Amino acid sequence: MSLHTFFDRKEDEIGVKLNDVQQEAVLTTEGPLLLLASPGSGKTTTIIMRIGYLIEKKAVEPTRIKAVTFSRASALDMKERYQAFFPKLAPVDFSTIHSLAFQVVREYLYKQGVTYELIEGEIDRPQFHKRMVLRDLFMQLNDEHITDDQLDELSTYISLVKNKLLPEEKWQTVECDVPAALDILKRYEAFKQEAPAHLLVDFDDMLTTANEAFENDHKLLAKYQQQYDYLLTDESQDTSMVQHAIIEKLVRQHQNLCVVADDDQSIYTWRAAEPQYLLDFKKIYPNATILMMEQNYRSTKEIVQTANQFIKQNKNRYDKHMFTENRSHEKVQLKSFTLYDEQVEYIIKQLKSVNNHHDVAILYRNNGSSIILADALNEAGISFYMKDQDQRFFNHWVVQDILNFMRLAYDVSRVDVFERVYSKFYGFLSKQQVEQVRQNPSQQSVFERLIKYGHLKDFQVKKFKQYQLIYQNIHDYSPKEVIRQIRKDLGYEKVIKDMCKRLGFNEEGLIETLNLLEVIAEKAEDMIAFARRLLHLEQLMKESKFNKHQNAVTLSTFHSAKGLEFQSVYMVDLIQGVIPSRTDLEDFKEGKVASIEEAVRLFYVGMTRAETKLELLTYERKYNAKVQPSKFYFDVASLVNPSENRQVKKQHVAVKKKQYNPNAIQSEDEISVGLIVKHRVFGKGEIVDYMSGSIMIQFESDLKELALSTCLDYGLIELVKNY
Ligand SMILES: Nc1ncnc2c1ncn2[C@@H]1O[C@H](COP(=O)(O)OP(=O)(O)OP(=O)(O)O)[C@@H](O)[C@H]1O
Repeated sequence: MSLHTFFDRKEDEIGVKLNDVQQEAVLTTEGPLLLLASPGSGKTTTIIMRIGYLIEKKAVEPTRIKAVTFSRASALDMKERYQAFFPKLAPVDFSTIHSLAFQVVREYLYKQGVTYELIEGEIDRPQFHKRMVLRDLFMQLNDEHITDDQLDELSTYISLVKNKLLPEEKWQTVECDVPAALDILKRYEAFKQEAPAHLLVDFDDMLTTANEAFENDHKLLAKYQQQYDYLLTDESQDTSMVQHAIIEKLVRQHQNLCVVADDDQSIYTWRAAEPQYLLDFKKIYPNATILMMEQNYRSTKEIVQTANQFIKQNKNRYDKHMFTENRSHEKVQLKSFTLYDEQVEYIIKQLKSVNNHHDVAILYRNNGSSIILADALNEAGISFYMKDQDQRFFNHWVVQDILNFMRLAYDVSRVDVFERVYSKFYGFLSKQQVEQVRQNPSQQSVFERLIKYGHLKDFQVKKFKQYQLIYQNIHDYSPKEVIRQIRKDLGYEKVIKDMCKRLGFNEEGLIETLNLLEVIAEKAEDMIAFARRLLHLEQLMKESKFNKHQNAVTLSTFHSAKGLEFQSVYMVDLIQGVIPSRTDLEDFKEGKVASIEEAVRLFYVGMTRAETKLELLTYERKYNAKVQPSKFYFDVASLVNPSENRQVKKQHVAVKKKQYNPNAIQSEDEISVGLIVKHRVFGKGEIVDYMSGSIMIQFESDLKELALSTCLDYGLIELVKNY
C-alpha cells in the first residue's frame, strides 16, 4: 500500500484530506518533533492519523505507543476519535501524565519497602486530606480560619513550587499572599514525611517522586524506556517542568517524541505551565523538527485574521501566521455600552432573537460574571449550561454575613445569629462583651442587652444605639437599601477593609461580591424574597451542568472554554482591571511583560472559540463607578476599524509646532499606562493604552487614540499625576 493510498483511503473513510503540513506531521515519525498547532488547525485529527499511520504503515505494535494527555477528558476524547478513525486497530494507551507517574511511584516505593497513602482526590481518611491538613496548618500559624480563596491560593502556590522542581532554598522566591505560606509549605512537607515508612503523598508528589524514581533507579527507568518506542504529548503548552523532566527521561534513548502544543494558547503559567520550554525546544532536542500547523478550519476569515493580528503583539512566541480558507462572513463586532446593565440587556435581546442557543457561548474572565448573567437568563426564560459552575459565591463568608445581618432583622433577640456577625459591626466588640448578652437571656433585643450588660465603652454605646435604631426601622427599606445600610451605616465595609489589610484578603473581590448581592437584591421585594432568590440561583447554577445537551447557552470562563467551539461567541465584561487584570497591569508598569502576555493569550483563546460570529462587549460604568474598557477591546477595535483611527490621527497633524510647551512629555520613555496627563486641546485624561506609534487616552468626554510622535513633537501632553 503506497503512502498516497493511506491518506486517500482515510479521506474516503473519514471525509478529511490532510493538508501538506498535517501530512508531514504524520510522516515525521522518527526523532523529536514539535508540532505547533494554531487553534482549530486539526491537531487532534493529525495526532490520531499519526498514531494510525505508525501502526498501519510502520507496523508498530499499538502497545508500544504512549499518548500523554493533559486531562482525563481529553484522554477519553482521543480514545474515542482513535476508535472512530481506526475501528479495526487494537487500543493505544492514552492517559494523563499523573496516571503514568502513579504506576512509576507505586513500583518505586514498593521496591523500597515504603507504603504510601494518597491525600488528594477520593481518599480513605478524610482527616488527612491535603485541604484539611493545610487548613490546620494555617490555623496553627495564623490563629485564624483560612478562607476558601486563600486555601486555593495556598494549594496553587504549593503546586507551583513542586512542579517547578524548586529546591527548598528557592521556595521563598515564589510569591504568595497567604500569610505564612512559606512556613505552611515547610510544615506540610515535613508532615507528609513524618513516618518515612509510610508516606503521605498528594498529586504533585506523584510527579516529583516519579521524576526522582527515574533519577535514582536506573533499572526502573530502563524498564519504562523500553516499554514505549513512540511518545506523544498533547496540550504541551500546559505541561510543567517536572512533567517535561519525566518525559525527557523516558525518551532519552530513542528520542521519538512528538510534542503537540500551541504556545499562543498557554494560559496556565500561574499553575506552573512552562511555555518557555517550547521556545527552548531546539536547545533541549537539537535534532528536532518544528512544524507549524497554521490553517484554521474552524472560523471565518474575519475572525481568523483579527485573532492572528491580535496575538502578534506578544513578543515571546513562535511567529506563526494563522490563516483560513473558510468563507468570509462579518467583521468582529464591538459594542461599548454606557452602563453595565445595558450589556446584560443586549445579550438577552440577542439571545431572544435566535432559536438555537446550543451554538452560543458567553465567555468571561472571572467566575463572578456568571452570577448576574445566570440571574438575567433565568428571568428571561433562557436555559444555560455551565461545565464547572463555581458555588463559592453562594457559600462565601461575605454572602453569609449579609444573610445573618438580615436574619437578625427578623428576630433581634437572637444571640446565636448576633454571635455570628458581632465582629462585623463597626464597634470593636469583644467576645466577653457578647458573652454578657448570652448570660442575660430575655426577649429584649441583643442591642439593648449589650448596652445594659456589655460594659461597653462610651463610643461603643453610641454606635450600638445607632445600630439599634437602624434595626428598628429596617423593614421599611428594600433589600438593596438594607445591603447599603449594612455596608455603610453598620460599618461592615469598613470592617472588611480592615480585615483585608490585616489578613491579606482581596478587597476588590469582596466589594465585588457585595455589589453583586445588591444587583440580585434589586429584584426582590423583601429580605426573605432576596434570600430565596439567592437559594434559587444557587440551585439553578448547580443544576446547569445537566443542560449540556439541551437548547442552552454556554456560560464559561475563558480558561474553561479552551478546546471548545461555538457558532457565536460573546466575550463580556471586557474592562481594564478584569482583562487584563489589575496585577497584569501593575506588572506591565514595572516593565514585566509575562503576565500581560498571558492575558493576551487568554483573550486569544476566547476569540478563537468563535466559528462565525464574535462580539466583544464592554461598558463605561458599573455599579455607579466609572470603569475603563479593556485595552484588548481597543486593540481589536483598531484592527477591525483601522480607518477610524486614521481619522483621529489626521485631526492632530494639524496642530502647529510653534505652541511648544516646556513642561510637555518629550520622550517615549516617560509614557506609561495609568499616567494622568493634560492634553492641550482635550484637557485631562488617563493613558489607558500605549502601543508603538500611538497612545490611547481616556478623557472625561471620550476616549481618543493619538499619534504618539505628534504628541511628543508638538508638546501636546504634560504630566498631571503619576499613580
Ligand atoms: N485537513 C483538513 N481538512 C478539512 N477539515 C479539517 C482538516 N483537518 C481538520 N479538519 C477539521 O477541523 C475541525 C477541527 O479539528 P480538530 O478537532 O482536530 O482540531 P483541533 O486542532 O484539535 O482543535 P483545538 O483548537 O480545539 O485544539 C474538525 O472538524 C476537523 O474535521
